[in-house]
Amino acid sequence: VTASLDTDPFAPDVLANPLPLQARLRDAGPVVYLESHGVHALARYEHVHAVLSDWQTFQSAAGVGLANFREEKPWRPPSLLLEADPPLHDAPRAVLSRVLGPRALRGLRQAWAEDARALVDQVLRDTEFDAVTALAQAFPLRVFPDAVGLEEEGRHHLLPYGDHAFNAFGPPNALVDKGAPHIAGHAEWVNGQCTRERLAPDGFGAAIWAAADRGDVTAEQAPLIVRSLLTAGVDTTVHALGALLYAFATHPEQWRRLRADPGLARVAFDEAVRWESPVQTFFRTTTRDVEIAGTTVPDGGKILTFLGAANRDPRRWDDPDSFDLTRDPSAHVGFGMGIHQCVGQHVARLEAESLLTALAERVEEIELAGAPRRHLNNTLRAWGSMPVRVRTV
Ligand code: HEM
Ligand SMILES: CC(C)Cc1ccc(C(=O)O)cc1
Repeated sequence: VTASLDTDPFAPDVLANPLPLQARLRDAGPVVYLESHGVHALARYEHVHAVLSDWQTFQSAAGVGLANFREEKPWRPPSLLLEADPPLHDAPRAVLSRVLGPRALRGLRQAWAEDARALVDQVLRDTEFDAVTALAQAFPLRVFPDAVGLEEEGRHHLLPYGDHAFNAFGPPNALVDKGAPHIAGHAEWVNGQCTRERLAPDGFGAAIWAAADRGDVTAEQAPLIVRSLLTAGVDTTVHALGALLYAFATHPEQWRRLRADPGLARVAFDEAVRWESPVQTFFRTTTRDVEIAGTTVPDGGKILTFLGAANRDPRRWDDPDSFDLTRDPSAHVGFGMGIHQCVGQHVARLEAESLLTALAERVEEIELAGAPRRHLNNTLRAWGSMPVRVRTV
């Protein structure tokens, strides 16, 4: 018999601290029926990994949120990557893999390192500041819109647009209601920025349009592929950087380790993504009646994968709740797994490495200077503010 729980994983108190529910889900069984939304939850690493690796049985084209696109209209035209299965998914994915790949980013490394140093020098004029606004938000918003080729005017639409998109993967609750009145204005700017004429000639956006000129994708697909960058590329890195700074502000011994070996910056980012999992959950939809570990999920059933729970599963990780730079976090599912695994992860890693290296050069110690405040979102684990105090060299 399948375990079941009546807890709503998208309730505010659970979003504020999901760890107890994650432990209950992992221990209740490999598959847990959630009565609150009529979906099946997977919280153990083994099964989350297996489901995300099997795109034929667990599809994305019916949406990766609670809404089932077979039954209801999406709030916006579906993504050609996130909400598409092969073969439709293949060409857009191949284009973004190249545009956002490690080779393409080599040209940005120097500029982002210098920009991170300039930001850190400016912020460190104070010994106390809000690490969320001054660093976690400020750095991505300084480098990413320029890398995409966006206009200066209107960039304030990016964070609220993404915040609503991530809320919209959850149930139609108060968080979705909060963003609904403003989303049309944000979407108008975002959609306008995806057209060829409003993109700078030398960014990720222009490279996507160049792929359309070559016939790798169609001209109709190009703006939607640019939209993917604007939806997925800002809030995720902002909150991942928030998680990284929170991890170090609460683990002074790990900060000392990083100072002693700045080469640990990249593994520190993946360990923070594992430990906090800025993207906590998303769904798949079954394409047939399928048995998972003894439970049969009917065709068209929604499967809720708990990435955050899988990334702290004691069946997979030693001492999972500890933030530890000596472990190898590379198998974490914080960027997903399989054919949809994050195509922007190299961009995210370069942003994190740039900022963290600049901080490690100048900050001797970092600690919380007051209680951090959570920013609640149906999908994202995020800090709204994080007062810190630093001692600099
Ligand atoms: C730390 C920051 C980030 C995290 C935690 C993150 C997380 C994820 C996850 C979990 C997925 C898989 C979704 C699924 O399987 O349904 C994904 C996919 C994706 N991400 Fe990221 N992401 C991050 C940064 C970025 C950035 C910076 C970009 C763009 C520059 C980006 C673009 C995308 C796109 C386009 C997809 C869809 C890929 C596909 O379906 O083939 N992400 N991301
Ligand atoms: C964790 C994922 C749900 C993040 C994400 C959001 C949106 C898109 C898109 O293609 O619009 C892609 C990836």
